[in-house]
Amino acid sequence: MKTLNDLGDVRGRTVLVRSDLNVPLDGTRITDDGRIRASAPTISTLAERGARVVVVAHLGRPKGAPDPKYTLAPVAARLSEVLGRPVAFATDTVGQEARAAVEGLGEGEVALLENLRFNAGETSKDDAERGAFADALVALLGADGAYVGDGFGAVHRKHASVYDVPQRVPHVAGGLVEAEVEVLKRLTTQTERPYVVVLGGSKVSDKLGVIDNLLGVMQSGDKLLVGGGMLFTFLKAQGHEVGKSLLEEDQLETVTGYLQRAQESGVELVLPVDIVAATAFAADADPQVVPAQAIPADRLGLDIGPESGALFASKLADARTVFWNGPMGVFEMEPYAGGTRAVAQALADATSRGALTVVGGGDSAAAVRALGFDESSFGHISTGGGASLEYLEGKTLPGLQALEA
Ligand SMILES: Nc1ncnc2c1ncn2[C@@H]1O[C@H](COP(=O)(O)OP(=O)(O)O)[C@@H](O)[C@H]1O
Ligand SMILES: O=C(OP(=O)(O)O)[C@H](O)COP(=O)(O)O
Repeated sequence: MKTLNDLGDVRGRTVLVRSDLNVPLDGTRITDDGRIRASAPTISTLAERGARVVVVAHLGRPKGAPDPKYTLAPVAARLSEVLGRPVAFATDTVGQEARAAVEGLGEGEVALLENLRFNAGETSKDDAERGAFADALVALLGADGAYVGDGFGAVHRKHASVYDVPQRVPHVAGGLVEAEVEVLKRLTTQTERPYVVVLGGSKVSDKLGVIDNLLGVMQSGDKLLVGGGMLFTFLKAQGHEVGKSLLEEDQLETVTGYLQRAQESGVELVLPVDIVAATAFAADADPQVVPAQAIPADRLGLDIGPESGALFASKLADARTVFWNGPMGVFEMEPYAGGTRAVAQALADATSRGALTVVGGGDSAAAVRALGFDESSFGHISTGGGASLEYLEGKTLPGLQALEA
């Protein structure tokens, strides 16, 4: 993979930087700016070298049309503070506003364009539709334009800005992608055992799919701890009542297969034994600890319980390599933060024993910081959850493939 220095002299050239600025928001307030801080060095380097820097990124999952809830405007303001230089914000992505913002850039100046996913072409499964949107992005750059792929958290997406644009212009990997890949390479090629993977979060359908391949690359004696939103599909597959918890009804058979495959391959698949269940998705909805096998029909599980936290910690006690993606519960609300805190503490303990620990994912990284853990408590905090997982699965990641070509 070529990197920033391979771009040569960028002074006066328009460089499109694909960053992952998908930060958690409370209304318009950014609750964790980790991805902005992680993206800043590449943008600064290019600006210092005199490039005209055009940053593109997504926020949330809007449906291919503008949605004020997902505007990148607050991100532009924070990016400017982090960079310590002005950031011109364009209120569209490839329209008149974007063209004007790019034309207005002098050497060493930075613009951020509006959310890529306000355009249906960005995420389209149709090659031609995605290609047309990629062409529109490339048209912003002029003849000597270049592309820097630095949005590690999105490299697993076959999206126009990730996969199609680099096929059309000179392209290199940014410093963040370079650094992330280096750590994950170490995790996969020099895996000291015991090796434990902890999965949680809310992107349940994405992550259930991951388990399939993960079981293929994990070895006998490795452990897979399952918390977060996906655990209920496992409990249900085992025949337990899960009340109103998150459930992928159509994945029950698949998950039954995972349980069986884990058993056959000797990978220990560990599920929670107790759950913090509430009457509604709210902090004050009477949270109670209930057995994992008996979640009341009128309640939903919002965290793993204290016994499960201790169980997971015990499974991590002798780990030499740990990868964790996805909070154990709805950590944003204190009554449901205990499971995530317990796992974070177990990883921190493993780090101090000399294990290689990696936390991946926008929300997982935000969670450990929100719960007061120092970044040095972990070997590496990755900006990508799904991206890291797919890398660990041994999959070809479209965004890396395009950068390597
Ligand atoms: N039991 C649960 N029910 C609903 N949401 C959950 C549950 N457990 C965790 N979550 C939510 O998962 C979200 C993070 O999931 P995800 O985006 O998959 O993680 P990451 O960004 O680290 O990859 C958090 O906002 C958290 O509130
Ligand atoms: O937040 C992200 O991924 P993650 O939650 O797996 O870390 C990335 O920005 C990708 O977003 P997406 O999962 O909506 O494509």
